[in-house]
Amino acid sequence: MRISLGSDHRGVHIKARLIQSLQANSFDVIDEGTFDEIAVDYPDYAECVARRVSCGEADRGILICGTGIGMAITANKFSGVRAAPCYDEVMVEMSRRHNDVNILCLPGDLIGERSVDDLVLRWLQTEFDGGRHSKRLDKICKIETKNVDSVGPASLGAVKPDSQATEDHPAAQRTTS
Ligand SMILES: O=C(CO)[C@H](O)[C@H](O)[C@H](O)COP(=O)(O)O
Repeated sequence: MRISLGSDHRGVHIKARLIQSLQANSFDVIDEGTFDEIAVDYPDYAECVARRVSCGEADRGILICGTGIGMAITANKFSGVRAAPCYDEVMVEMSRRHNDVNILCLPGDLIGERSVDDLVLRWLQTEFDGGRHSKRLDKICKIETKNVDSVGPASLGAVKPDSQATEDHPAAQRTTS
């Protein structure tokens, strides 16, 4: 698996450590920078990583800044990218199982260097559940396509719930009137 990594100045040490750990686990790694503690702008690095994932040059991306938020906002501008800030085991696992997140955004200011290796390995090793979640990701894709050329009224996105209770999701009981 090929992984593109980027960080701003707040994530540079965690990135360096993570790259070593990923290489030790035989992952193919692309380091997009930054490479020192001189202050930079996170969108520049989010763009590099998101482009790689969006065009298929990398299978996954990892972005690290202070909170992970700015990286996720930027990366999600790119087609096919599903980026999310995650800071613990549950977030990391669910981001894969339910959302098929392909760019993990880590908060360098909030997590210790040691736990990062475990979080990332867990994220890389957790599969997407598929099933009912695939339909939801398809809806995200449609929104992405619909929004390319149009900024329109809210009615464009009017909610038309179509899910019914199924074996796949028995809890989703809906009554239609
Ligand atoms: O997520 C971020 C932006 O949403 C990050 O936390 C950045 O690392 C942070 O904004 C950088 O701030 P700085 O004061 O320039 O170091």
